[in-house]
Amino acid sequence: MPSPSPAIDRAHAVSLHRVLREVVRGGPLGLVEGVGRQAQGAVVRLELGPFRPLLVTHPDHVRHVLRDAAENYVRGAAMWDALGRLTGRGIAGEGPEWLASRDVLCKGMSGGYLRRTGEGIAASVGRAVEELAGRARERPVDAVVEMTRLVHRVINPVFFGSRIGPAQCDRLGREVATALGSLLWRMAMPFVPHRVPMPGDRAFLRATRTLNRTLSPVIERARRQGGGGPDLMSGLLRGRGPDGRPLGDEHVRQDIVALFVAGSESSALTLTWAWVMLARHPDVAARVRREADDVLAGGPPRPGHARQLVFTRRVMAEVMRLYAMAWAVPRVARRDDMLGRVPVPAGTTLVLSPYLTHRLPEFWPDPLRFDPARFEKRAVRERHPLAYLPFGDGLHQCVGQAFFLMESVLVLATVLSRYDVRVSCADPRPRLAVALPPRGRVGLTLTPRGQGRQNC
Ligand code: HEM
Repeated sequence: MPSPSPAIDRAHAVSLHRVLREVVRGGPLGLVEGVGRQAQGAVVRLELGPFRPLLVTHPDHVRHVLRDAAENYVRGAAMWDALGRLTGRGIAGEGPEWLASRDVLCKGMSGGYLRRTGEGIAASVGRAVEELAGRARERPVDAVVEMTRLVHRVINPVFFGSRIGPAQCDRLGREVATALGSLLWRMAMPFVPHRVPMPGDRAFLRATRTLNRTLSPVIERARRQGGGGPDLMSGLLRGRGPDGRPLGDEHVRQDIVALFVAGSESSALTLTWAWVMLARHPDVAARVRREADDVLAGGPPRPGHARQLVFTRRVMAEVMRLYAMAWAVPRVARRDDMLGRVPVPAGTTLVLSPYLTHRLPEFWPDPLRFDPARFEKRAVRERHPLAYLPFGDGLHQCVGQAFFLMESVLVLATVLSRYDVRVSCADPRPRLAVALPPRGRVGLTLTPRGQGRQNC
């Protein structure tokens, strides 16, 4: 492994005073961006009272944490502890229980699976786009709401084998979002014991109760019916735990919730940002549309199209560079270690930030410029492999990556091949939450080609 350059070989400390000043000035995202800009890849120690996490952004350090010494850096940081109350200790955890889930889900989302079920996924995209167009024709609809609905239509057969209806899937998504949102305080103040009440606790309990009440009968029914089928719930019902026995209903339920947490909001928000970016770069949008016309040739989306939509894939890659939804990926060090020459004592929380890594000028010249050419083959080959990690890397790398890429390029191509799209955006900056939603409402209007006023 090449050793990190000397400039990043020492830790910068950021005081609580500065943290508060930057939050007041630019909000939480302003703080993250300001700290990242100043550190330029060096490790940063955030002095947050009793909590002193290290912010890790340089690709060499990222490689050390996620690949070379991955067994030393585990989930268990505050965010995971809080999240664990919602998503359990299966796929969102560590150790043998995690591995049992990961085996099932990796098989369930493998290239082979996508080839076998691709026709169904592409058909879901086609139907979801028509449903969207029906609603977005007369007046602008809220892009985040509509992209969430669209994502639910596509994941429902993949997660549940359509055992639940579209409305129920939307309801589940809403409850997951409520539960997740109400954990924010606990995530931000990990040192507060669970017995001390905090804002969000009640909403969290209500949402998890509803989730359990909705999912449990679906799982029980699926188990009684034999759990056949290529969907992820069936896969989990066929899965075996570390003791060789079938995964229990609670494990399956929490994994399904974890899939929603991991795959729903991130996908919907990334698609929303794609529309914002296309509207701001009409030349790029025109090229995506030309490619869609060539590849889809006026017909419905097919799974093979995803591979042929080469430029559209680059556009999505660039959207995910600038808007890396997993903006913070925390880990805890099990044993003492070194990051370059920075000591990492056992028990230290490390926060990796794909959002900041993707903005380091050393690897991304003029980092704020939107430029899909950054993902041409040669540019990718010449770049540090860990300079780009929207889906993480190493043992916990996203299992839904190939699925999302297929889904998202088919969505862009299907919409642009059929409709003129108009995007309005009150405030196009992201806001720091569990993911990165837009601050202002993003409006979306779709009219059949040639009949509307488009800006992408
Ligand atoms: C834009 C879309 C997505 C983004 C940006 C994203 C990002 C990520 C990242 C960064 C991780 C690594 C977390 C870590 O290292 O701790 C991850 C893990 C995961 N993702 Fe995704 N993801 C996306 C979509 C999806 C979808 C659609 C699914 C499901 C079909 C999914 C399922 C998962 C699962 C189950 C894990 C945990 C893997 C493990 O711990 O072994 N993701 N994702």
